[in-house]
Amino acid sequence: MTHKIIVALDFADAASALALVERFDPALCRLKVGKELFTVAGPELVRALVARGFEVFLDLKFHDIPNTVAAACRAAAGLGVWMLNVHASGGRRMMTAAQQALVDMPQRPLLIAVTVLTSMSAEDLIEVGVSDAPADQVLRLARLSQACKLDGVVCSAQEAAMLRADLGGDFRLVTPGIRPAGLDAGDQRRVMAPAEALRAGATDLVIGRPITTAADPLAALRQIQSDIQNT
Ligand SMILES: O=C(O)c1cc(=O)[nH]c(=O)n1[C@@H]1O[C@H](COP(=O)(O)O)[C@@H](O)[C@H]1O
Repeated sequence: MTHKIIVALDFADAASALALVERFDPALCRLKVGKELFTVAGPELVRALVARGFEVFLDLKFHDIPNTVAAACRAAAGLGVWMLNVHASGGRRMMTAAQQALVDMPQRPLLIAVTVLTSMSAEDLIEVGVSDAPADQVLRLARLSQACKLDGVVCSAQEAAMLRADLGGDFRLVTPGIRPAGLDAGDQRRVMAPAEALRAGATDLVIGRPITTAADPLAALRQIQSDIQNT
């Protein structure tokens, strides 16, 4: 079965995002709208993508006091998105408030929590006061997210096998920082190749620049999917 990659639409305006989406099919991939595109194009674009039949991951990484995050999650769910996220470092009360805000919704989106950003290295963590290794901090925050009844976490694929073993089978492991062999990691620090990430236990791959900046984004998406199937 073709793996439905989540394509990160990190574009500066709606027109550029839609020009790419025109060529994609909801049967082929899911779409992620993040901070840049949402800031410029807002809920209208999200609704337009949902109306075209795409499952949309609204990646706004909410991180605020529990009441504010709960209300933001309800607002996001009202757009008809498939999945949304918060920062696990917002803590137990914040994540529980978010989960509770969504629990009774008729078409409840999946709620996941970002553990440690894939752009962060051990050195970056030390600078913000976390002396544990990235994997240990990811495990701590993933356990807390599961205890708060979230559907899964965002982590790097480098932590996927550890989390799968610790947290069991039906917890979603959403992994950005995916780089096909030979491609530039850019600002990412904890990276892995697509097929390897799925073998390690990732359930969803988030891929941006390797697809969106390719000369032919659809061909790049199909190539990654065929590499996954043939590896
Ligand atoms: O929550 C995310 O999606 C996310 C979490 C994380 O830890 N790292 C991370 O890269 N992301 C997002 O995943 C996408 C990765 O894009 P590329 O590095 O271009 O493949 C970007 O849109 C990031 O905002």
